[in-house]
Amino acid sequence: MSAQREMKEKNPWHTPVTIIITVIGVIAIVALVTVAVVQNRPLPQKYKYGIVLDAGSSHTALYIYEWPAEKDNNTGRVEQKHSCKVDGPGISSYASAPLKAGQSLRECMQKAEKWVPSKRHHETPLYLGATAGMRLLNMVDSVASEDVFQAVKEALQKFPFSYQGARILSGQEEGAFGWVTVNYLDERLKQGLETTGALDLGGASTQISFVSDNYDGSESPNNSVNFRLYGNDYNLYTHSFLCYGKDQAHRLKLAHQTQSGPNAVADPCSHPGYNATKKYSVLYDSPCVSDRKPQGAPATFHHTGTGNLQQCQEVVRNVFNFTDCKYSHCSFNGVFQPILQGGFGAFSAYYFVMDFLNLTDTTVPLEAVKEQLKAYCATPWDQIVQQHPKAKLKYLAEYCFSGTYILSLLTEGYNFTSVTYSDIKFIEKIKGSDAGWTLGYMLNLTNMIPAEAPDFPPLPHAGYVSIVTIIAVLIFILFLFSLRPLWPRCSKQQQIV
Ligand SMILES: Nc1ccn([C@@H]2O[C@H](COP(=O)(O)OP(=O)(O)O)[C@@H](O)[C@H]2O)c(=O)n1
Ligand SMILES: [Ca+2]
Repeated sequence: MSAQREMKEKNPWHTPVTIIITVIGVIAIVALVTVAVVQNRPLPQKYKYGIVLDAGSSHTALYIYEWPAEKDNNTGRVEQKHSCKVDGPGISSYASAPLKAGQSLRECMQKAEKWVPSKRHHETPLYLGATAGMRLLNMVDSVASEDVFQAVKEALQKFPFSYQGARILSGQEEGAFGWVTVNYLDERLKQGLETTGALDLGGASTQISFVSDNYDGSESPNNSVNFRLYGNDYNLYTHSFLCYGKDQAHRLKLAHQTQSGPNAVADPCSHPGYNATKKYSVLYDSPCVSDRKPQGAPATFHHTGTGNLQQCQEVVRNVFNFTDCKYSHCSFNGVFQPILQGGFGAFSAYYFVMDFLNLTDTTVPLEAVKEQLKAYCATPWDQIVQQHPKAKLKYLAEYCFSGTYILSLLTEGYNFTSVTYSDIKFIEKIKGSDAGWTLGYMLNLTNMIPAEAPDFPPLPHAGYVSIVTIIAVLIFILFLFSLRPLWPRCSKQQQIV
């Protein structure tokens, strides 16, 4: 007992010096690890926002995007957080009452004020981009187009966001930014994967954009857009067909049909039993068709339906010109198009129409799709109205045409075949964000897609903290070893026991 007590008393680890050193060592390790953890802890998640208004020909929609505040330059994912559909028609429809164009945006803008946290308001960029509706208005009446923009600008500047301007996008921009959106959301750009083409069908124009290996941009430089994104170069083919959105294409078709007999149109693209009286002044009130108005046409014409897909396809074919092509390959109207390559995402009206018709599944053979559409077109109008009591008659009357037009545009216009038809996917959203040009437009204007691949931290946070801890413990053990001069006494005493 006494020997044990003596040993305990003489144990060098129990001397005040070693106890103090040990305590200091432990405190140092705790301090080191705490500093490492606190210094490198991810900040509480804060977000930044951006707002884009898509002023389309048929309507305006507002999109709010959100991304983590500390990562806006490279790794943070930008996502659509909210969207708001503006009531009423597109801003180009307010040519004779421009102030109403501004007023129409108010409701969605007030919602945006609530959705974006108020302390972020002043730094949230706000963009408005107008597409084919304003392109057409600008062509026929540039003063009216300016007045609409002035009214829209004044209305938007009343809100506390950072207003960045309202302008008409070129068709090239519209096509290219749609492609950026689709490939950004699919994370194909960041990972350097093969990209997906983008097919956008609007009311007044339609866009096709894709990367093709055998296209270097030299054959038709106007259709070429070059991007360097995340360290990869992309040579994108893009084309926008003005007047080939589904609403203007419908006018082109009707205008063509009224050429032969101006009093009545028996339309194979309308359902049997459909019957309406339409005004010539309304039909020809667009630069897409205004030069075709028949001389001495009456004020109105009777529009009736016969519901025959095959004849509808023939009428629809007439809106395309396949005769002149001065390039190696063309789509239609003498426009160059390289050979199709890869998958395609088809969005906006492509999706809305095909979804309504239950035809979004492209694994269904094209012939079967046509059979289904044939049956739909042949369905009597009163039955169609009965089956869709809530749908607007104006839209309901056009789905047979729209479906036929989409198939014709894809197969005869762009040269998709019954084999490559399944390369197309009809999509509305990707991971919760709408497919469309708005996200790509904002990513571009805020420089949110870097040209070079971002530098990632070599270790994730948890790995970093673990390594710091292990090294600290090792240093401490080494330190204890450095106190070895004290050890032999201890071991000798243990041997004595
Ligand atoms: N729920 C919806 C929304 C839009 N749409 C159609 O989708 C098209 C959208 O075109 P848009 O207003 O973006 O026109 P652009 O300026 O892009 O040519 C219009 O033809 C609308 O009628 C639809 O069919 N169903
Ligand atoms: Ca559009």
